[in-house]
Amino acid sequence: MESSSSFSPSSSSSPPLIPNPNPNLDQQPRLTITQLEQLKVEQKVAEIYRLLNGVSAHARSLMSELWRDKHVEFLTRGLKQLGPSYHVLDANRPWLCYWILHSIALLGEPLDTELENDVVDFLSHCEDEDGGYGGGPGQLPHLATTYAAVNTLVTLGSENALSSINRDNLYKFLLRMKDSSGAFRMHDAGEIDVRACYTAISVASILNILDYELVKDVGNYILRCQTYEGGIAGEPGSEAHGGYTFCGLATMILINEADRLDLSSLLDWVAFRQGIECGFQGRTNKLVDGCYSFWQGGVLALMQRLLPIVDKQLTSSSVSGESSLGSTCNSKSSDLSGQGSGKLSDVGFSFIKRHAESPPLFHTIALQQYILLCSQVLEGGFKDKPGKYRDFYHSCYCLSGLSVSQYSWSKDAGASPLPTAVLGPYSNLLEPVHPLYNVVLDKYYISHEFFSRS
Ligand SMILES: CC(C)=CCC/C(C)=C/CC/C(C)=C/COP(=O)(O)OP(=O)(O)O
Ligand SMILES: [Zn+2]
Repeated sequence: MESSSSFSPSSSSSPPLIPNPNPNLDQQPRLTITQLEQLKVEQKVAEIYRLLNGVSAHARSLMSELWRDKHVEFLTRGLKQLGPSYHVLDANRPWLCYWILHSIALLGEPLDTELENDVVDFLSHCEDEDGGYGGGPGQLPHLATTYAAVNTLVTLGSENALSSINRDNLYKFLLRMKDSSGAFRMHDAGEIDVRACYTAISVASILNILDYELVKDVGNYILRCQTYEGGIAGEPGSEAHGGYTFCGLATMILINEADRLDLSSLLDWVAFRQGIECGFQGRTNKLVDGCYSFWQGGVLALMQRLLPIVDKQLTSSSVSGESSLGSTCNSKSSDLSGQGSGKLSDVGFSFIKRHAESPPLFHTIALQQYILLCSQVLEGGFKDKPGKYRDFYHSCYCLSGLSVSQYSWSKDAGASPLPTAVLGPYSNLLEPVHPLYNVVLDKYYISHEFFSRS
């Protein structure tokens, strides 16, 4: 197992623990403005590396502390400031609610009942009378803000929050967003992409309204988005990207068709996205960014439970010399519904009950190091990388990625990890998430119970 005093993906016993990411900084040829900007960021990261290599293990452990109180303060202030701006024209507010409230839930911080009721009330004003949620009261319903609103209400988890969702209308909205190709549109007459497929299927699954009419042919669309690199693009013919790879893989799992993807090339692609800086990049030849800690780290957490399917794919292609990918039939060992019955609404629940079949598929301590030392802002909040400003989006996805990496050694989802799996003091440990929906696991179980009743 990794040691929490090890700071390099390829660490050995003695210093320097981390190689200089760019030893030739002084000998660069003439650079463009963009390259100069990138260089400045890389120099900052290199500075942190130099700093880390020069300090004791004890000092490193202090530097790796999660500044919980500061984060809670930053997030709660943000949530309260949303209040007066509820009347301002802005299409992002359900997202802000989700990013902030999910972060607070990950930190294990309870929410004041008055604030919670304000959020439920606000989101019910965003709910369209024909189903789905818009970015604000009176705005067109949109799949992205519908996903954000539903995940927010699941995260709140009260009877008031969960019963505020009109599932019949939401189902009609989802059917209206379904295109004849099988994929989904983000909104009426809107763009079709893998995000739309994921947000529609995730919402339907968590609310227990997923059926074959919603699922029909969506897998065919996602298969067309897997690229020659192995990752998944936003639409057919585009470049593989971590955000879309998460959306595409999670969708395929939720519809019980993950075995149709080329999982070993997907695994190869995502494993190589963890850079020498210890964080993940979103796509080949781009800079690392804290938010990919979840998009790419989440993919690898999902893959830990899919390894038997990878083995099966590799065995069948080496035995027959032909690939069995792309078929629609799910044999028993690839069935994720847990019953061999292919019952769609069970997949999210039974998937998380599966054992992780291997140790983590990425360097979890290195990722925690990037998040805590390069993305964490000591005054509260998280950012993409040194040199950038904090924001709620990066706070949400850095904390989600931190949680995923802390629990990646746990065979059973949510089981307390050993101290060696957690970088810094054990009090850094966050709440575990359900990686298919990115909601806190306990909140998921409450909503699963609630929506299974009806
Ligand atoms: C559920 C949901 C709505 C998911 C969204 C998933 C997601 C993050 C998609 C990524 C979109 C994208 C191509 C960003 C590239 O930005 P960039 O070029 O600024 O960044 P890069 O250089 O890191 O690629
Ligand atoms: Zn980012």
